[in-house]
Amino acid sequence: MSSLEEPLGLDRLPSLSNVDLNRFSSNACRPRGDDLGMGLCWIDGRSCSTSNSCGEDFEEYKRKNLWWKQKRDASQSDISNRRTLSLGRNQVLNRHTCDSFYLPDNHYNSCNSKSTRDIPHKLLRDLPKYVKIVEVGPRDGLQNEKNIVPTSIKVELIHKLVSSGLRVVEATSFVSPKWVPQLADAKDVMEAVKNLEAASLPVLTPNLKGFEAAIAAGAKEIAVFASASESFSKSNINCSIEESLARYRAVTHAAKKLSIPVRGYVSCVIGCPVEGAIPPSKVAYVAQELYDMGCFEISLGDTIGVGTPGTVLPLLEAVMAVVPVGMLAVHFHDTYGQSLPNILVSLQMGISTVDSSVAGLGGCPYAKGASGNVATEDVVYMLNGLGVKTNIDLGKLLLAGEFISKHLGRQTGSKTAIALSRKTVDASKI
Ligand SMILES: CC(C)(COP(=O)([O-])OP(=O)([O-])OC[C@H]1O[C@@H](n2cnc3c(N)ncnc32)[C@H](O)[C@@H]1OP(=O)([O-])[O-])[C@@H](O)C(=O)NCCC(=O)NCCSC(=O)C[C@@](C)(O)CC(=O)[O-]
Repeated sequence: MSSLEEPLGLDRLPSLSNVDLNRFSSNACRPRGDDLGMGLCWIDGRSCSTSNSCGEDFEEYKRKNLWWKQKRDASQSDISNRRTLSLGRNQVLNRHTCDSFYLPDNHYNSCNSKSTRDIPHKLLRDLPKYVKIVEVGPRDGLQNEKNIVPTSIKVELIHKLVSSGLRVVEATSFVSPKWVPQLADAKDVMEAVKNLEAASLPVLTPNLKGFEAAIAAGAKEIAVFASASESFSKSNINCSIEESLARYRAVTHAAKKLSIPVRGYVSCVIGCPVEGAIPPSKVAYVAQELYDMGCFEISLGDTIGVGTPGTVLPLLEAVMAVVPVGMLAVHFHDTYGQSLPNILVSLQMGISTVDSSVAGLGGCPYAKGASGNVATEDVVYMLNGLGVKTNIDLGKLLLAGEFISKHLGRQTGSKTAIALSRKTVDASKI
């Protein structure tokens, strides 16, 4: 059994006790000459303000989040404030999480727990009122499909997703067609959707060549994708982490000149198919580099879907120590069926942007065995149940999922879609 066939448990996490707070300075996890800074230190610990906990809808959310520069100063001082909080495995981790969830030893934390009557209140009180869903189906969902999906089907899928209310739909990638043949029609897809005003349609660009092609095709938002695993970086984009960051600095620099917002991905944030468990400090390092180069949002990708709430929690603590929580997104693949609990714990930590893929499509061509992203339908169903707004019409979303699943000739990967299609349960009565 490989190390990734069992969940990465708390016993394999770094101890949160006896944490040296001096290591929390912004340079604390900067690379050291001898190992690129990857692995010599753990960052455990602090969070910053949540931007999305006050009920704003997407427009308000966008206004507050997109032009990240304005937020940066305030967020930085919030980060600094939180540095002073004390930490320990059985202690409260920070103010935000203080009364929101159980700590690893299954005891209530001591902030304000009176009795078990308070549990739902405690667990759900700090959830954001609105969650932005970044639909990655047309890109992450389709990139791994062996049979080439016609451009017209991709375009229709994007239209259906946008008409369901999704305001961010990742449309395609401007990568080498030799590496990802499925997305060789990126230019044609963008030509066909570039006038869709209702949503942002970001595209992946691995280098300046991809960036220039994306802009020429009409892209108005892009994403760069680095990895926290050296091996995955090599197999995915054929360069080291540091080389990829240098490329992305060039891309973000060019994007800034054109006022093109850049999203940053970090892959393998929990585990890598080759290297096994990835320390949160490595992820925090790459996330901070992307943040420093100007990415407006950093999406943390559990590329092979091995995370559990037990590993997601320390990961978020580490990254939130260096990047404001309002600029973070989570991106879970559902290999072990852990995505929804992982998303829930992320929301409880203050995250309010979630990536997902309609019908649970997906998988990375360079991460064998990894299954698709969490299904957007399942995320929306859960968020509806929690009373968290998404402004997405679940019925229309289900139709989009049905459309692409029919085209691919396979059953949807969404449990919600399966349950509602069988009509065994009338969800509206729950
Ligand atoms: C990065 C490269 C291009 C390096 O690929 P390379 O082979 O090292 O590049 P190169 O610079 O040596 O060039 C080789 C050929 O590629 C061409 N080329 C070079 N760049 C481009 C470009 N942008 N678009 C089109 N063509 C390009 C270039 O022009 C040349 O063409 P040739 O002269 O041989 O005809 C390649 O490795 C690549 O395209 N990789 C992309 C792989 C990919 O898309 N993987 C899936 C992404 S999913 C992911 O990363 C995880 C994520 C984001 O979903 C989050 C998660 O799930 O965790």
